[in-house]
Amino acid sequence: MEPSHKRRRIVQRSPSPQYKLDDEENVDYEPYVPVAQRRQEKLAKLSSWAKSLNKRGIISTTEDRPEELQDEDEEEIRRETLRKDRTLLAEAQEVHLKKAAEDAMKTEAEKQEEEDAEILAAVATRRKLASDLELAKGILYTEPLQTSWNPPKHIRDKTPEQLARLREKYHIVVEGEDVPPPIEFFVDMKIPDGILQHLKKNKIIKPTPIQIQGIPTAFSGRDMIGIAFTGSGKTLAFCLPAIMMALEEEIKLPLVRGEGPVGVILCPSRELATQTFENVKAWTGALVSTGRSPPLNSLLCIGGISMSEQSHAFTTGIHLVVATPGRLIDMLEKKRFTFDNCKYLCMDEADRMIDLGFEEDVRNIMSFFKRQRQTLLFSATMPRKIQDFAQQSLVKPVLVNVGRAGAANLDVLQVVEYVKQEAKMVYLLECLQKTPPPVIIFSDNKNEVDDIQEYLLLKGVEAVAIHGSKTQEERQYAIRSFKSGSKDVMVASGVASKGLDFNDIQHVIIFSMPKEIEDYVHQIGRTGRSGKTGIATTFVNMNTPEQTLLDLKYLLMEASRVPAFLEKIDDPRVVQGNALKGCPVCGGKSISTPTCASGLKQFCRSGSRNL
Ligand SMILES: Nc1ncnc2c1ncn2[C@@H]1O[C@H](COP(=O)(O)OP(=O)(O)OP(=O)(O)O)[C@@H](O)[C@H]1O
Repeated sequence: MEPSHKRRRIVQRSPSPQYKLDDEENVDYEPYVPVAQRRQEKLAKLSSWAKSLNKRGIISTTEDRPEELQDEDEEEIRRETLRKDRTLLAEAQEVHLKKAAEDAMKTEAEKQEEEDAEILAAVATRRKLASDLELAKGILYTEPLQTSWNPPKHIRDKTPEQLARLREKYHIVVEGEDVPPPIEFFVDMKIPDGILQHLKKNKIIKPTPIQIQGIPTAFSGRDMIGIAFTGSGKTLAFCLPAIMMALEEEIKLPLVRGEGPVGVILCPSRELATQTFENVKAWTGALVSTGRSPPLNSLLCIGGISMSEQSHAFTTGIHLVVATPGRLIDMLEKKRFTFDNCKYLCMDEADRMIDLGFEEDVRNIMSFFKRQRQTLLFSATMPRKIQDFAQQSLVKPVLVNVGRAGAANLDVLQVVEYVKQEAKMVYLLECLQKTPPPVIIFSDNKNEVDDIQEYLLLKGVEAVAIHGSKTQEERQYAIRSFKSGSKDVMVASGVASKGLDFNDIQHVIIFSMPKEIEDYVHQIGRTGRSGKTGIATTFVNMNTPEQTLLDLKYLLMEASRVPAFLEKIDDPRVVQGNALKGCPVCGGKSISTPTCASGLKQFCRSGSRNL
């Protein structure tokens, strides 16, 4: 019998335009940094610049601005021109300048209040995440996407009580209508043999909890929000369904040059996209190696690499694209490929993707879809406000939660130490002795990352560094040499290394505590992965904002290891009887019953949902 994938085409797909591979358009890209963060960095620069002008009594004009800021403005103008009117931008810049100067005069509390008010206003005015076409035409999908997958009979025959017991056994909490059953073994998930063998070779034998519930949910075509702690195998849970969908499409009707992709996986950084792409390549390769599956073609779509390097990917149809938002939008705008036949969209680290600043990019990407898609959002942390917003935008979504959203991985021993600013470097050397390599050191400040690397090199420690201002080659070299074990220490900024999966990291040192507790959870999550244990040492001192220390204290309480100096920090929001003052959503009840959905840290102890 003729293999099914060679069957002749009977249906026409709408063709994508011919791909252009001219190098002219393959400009180098700046690393993708979320809009919210760019805005914050810019405001910080503007504010210190405004302060210095104020001190010197100089009146601000655009020409006076530091070169660095002028460059940033040019970049911003370029981006904005693509989207909006120039005049609006000029006005916006004036407002930014004014706001920055005003901000410099405000107290922390005033700033926090304003930030929270902004969040509330933004949440209130949000539109659903849907393409403009869908919004304009009022298109509303009410039923999940249909797939041909269904669970084996012995799983379908399980009673609701049996399924509930299974979920309980693995600490899986689900929400949603007709939630597909959890499946305890890969073979029962009907995963093709080639992939099963490949997983086995890599010691992936039994699914993790997020895979037990997440894979059947995604295989069933359901929209999903998947929350599970760092290092718990989310990548397989969202790549496998994309591969299966692409395989199904290819078998039904082989893709030809100019067609595809069928599925897209969005990642917040180039490095994470590269890592996910490598996994996709390995799994699709394993599929083909059996000789029973057609080849599936995937494309990595990130800034910093020339598309001509991947010209081979354009010679046939493209089944899967793994991308960062900036480059993806660019490729779609240039019509290198289209989403005319795209049915699967997954966002890794989704909370960041649809965070306030990212929303516009995501909406922009959504607007390229021409048909109903299956949408999946995965992350280790998911503030409630983002969850609620995302849920509205999905079709009968299933929420799969393993452990509390935003909780730290308990396989990581968290140690928080008070280290004076000037003593940090010296203490770092001592701290490195705690475990054998490999070790990752985090700082969110690029200059500090460089300083730490320089210091360690001087002291004879084999260290590499990675942050957003390094070239793509430098970043790839750092990751390669650290992954291969030729370098012992990697000094990294949180943004550049989010979600990266390194082998057996023994120790994570957080040199400067990030402001957001979610970033802390992601950073310590580079160790203690796939069931192994690890240590995370965090330096704090009087420069660490009190709110951040409080968030840290509450997080450590879950792991029941709060150092004495953190115990002493009182929560100013707690008044008699464990109540919180003033939260507009929970009215202050969330300390004793941690269920506040506001996501407003000024009032409530965590922006994340507690289940
Ligand atoms: N079922 C499994 N059994 C054993 N190891 C697994 C299993 N699934 C995945 N792994 C391994 O666990 C490691 C972490 O997986 P992965 O990177 O997908 O975690 P993650 O949940 O995406 O983490 P993060 O939130 O930090 O991105 C990888 O090395 C992966 O190969």
